[in-house]
Amino acid sequence: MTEPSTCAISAPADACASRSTRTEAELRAFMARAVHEVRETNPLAPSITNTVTQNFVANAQLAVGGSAAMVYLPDEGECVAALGGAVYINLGTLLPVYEQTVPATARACAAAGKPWVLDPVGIGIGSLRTQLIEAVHENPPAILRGNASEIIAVAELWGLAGDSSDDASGDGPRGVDSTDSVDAAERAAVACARFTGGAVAVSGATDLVTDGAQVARLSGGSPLMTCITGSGCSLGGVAAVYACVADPFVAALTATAAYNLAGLRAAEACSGSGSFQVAFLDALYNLTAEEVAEAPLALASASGTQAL
Ligand SMILES: Nc1ncnc2c1ncn2[C@@H]1O[C@H](COP(=O)(O)OP(=O)(O)OP(=O)(O)O)[C@@H](O)[C@H]1O
Ligand SMILES: Cc1ncsc1CCO
Ligand SMILES: [Mg+2]
Repeated sequence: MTEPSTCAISAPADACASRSTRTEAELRAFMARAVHEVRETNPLAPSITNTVTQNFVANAQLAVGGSAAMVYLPDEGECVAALGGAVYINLGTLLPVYEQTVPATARACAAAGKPWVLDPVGIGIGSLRTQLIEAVHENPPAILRGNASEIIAVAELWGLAGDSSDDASGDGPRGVDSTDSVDAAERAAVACARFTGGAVAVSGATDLVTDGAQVARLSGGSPLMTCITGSGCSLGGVAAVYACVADPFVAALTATAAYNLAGLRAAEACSGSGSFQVAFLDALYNLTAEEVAEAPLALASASGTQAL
């Protein structure tokens, strides 16, 4: 990674030392660096994503300085795994061809050493989503991003839940929405992160991001984010953009912090959910690296979290 020339906060030399525990100040410095580096290098983070929010995902990726390309077919997924810095896979609306596309793309990412981000939207609806999440167990995502019920359901499918499902409502997601609190998903999130070796981001009123060793809680955002579709989907796409330049934990933290700030600002500037969506893209576009690095974030050790 190149040192961003205009960054006021200096980051430690080894930006990829993701497994070691880092201080809050170090993580914040890496977050600032990620925001700068994306704006300077315009990295490509291609997506296989749902037809409901595809346009919003691409616009959010562009707003933070990334580049977008949406594909559907197996050989396209393999091709963009080689071309892009990271790939985003969102299971929101499936087509039969995804039975081949999703495992082929995850395999290609693993072979190329590229990170990929999974949003298991709508897990539990039909059988193909379940089949695909089980299939990618062998080439897992660097970042797993979803709402609380989706993360709990993935931990269960991957056989990682232990007694973590004791905290869950037991209802699973309601369509694409959560029926569980973010806190109820903490043990599932830590277990998934320890299994993947990457990061897990759980969204909600207060977000939780973990790499299995540390757990960060990030506040901000707005309830209006639940009144538009795709705030979660686009958060995954933006996490993939940051994963092009930063390790999974830093990338997930950066995207989550940016969303919380942009959500707060957009809520102040809008007159309802329609103008909120436009104001949100404006706010994402105008965020500075220093603002993202100073976003509300509380860091704790995951050692007390009995994940397995
Ligand atoms: N009550 C809330 N207050 C503030 N921010 C919120 C609230 N609920 C969600 N958010 C924010 O909205 C974004 C999306 O989170 P959410 O949990 O709604 O995702 P999701 O259910 O996957 O969304 P979707 O599937 O519709 O894209 C995150 O940035 C999160 O911080
Ligand atoms: C509403 C909806 N349905 C399938 S995907 C999606 C976008 C939000 O997850
Ligand atoms: Mg979602």
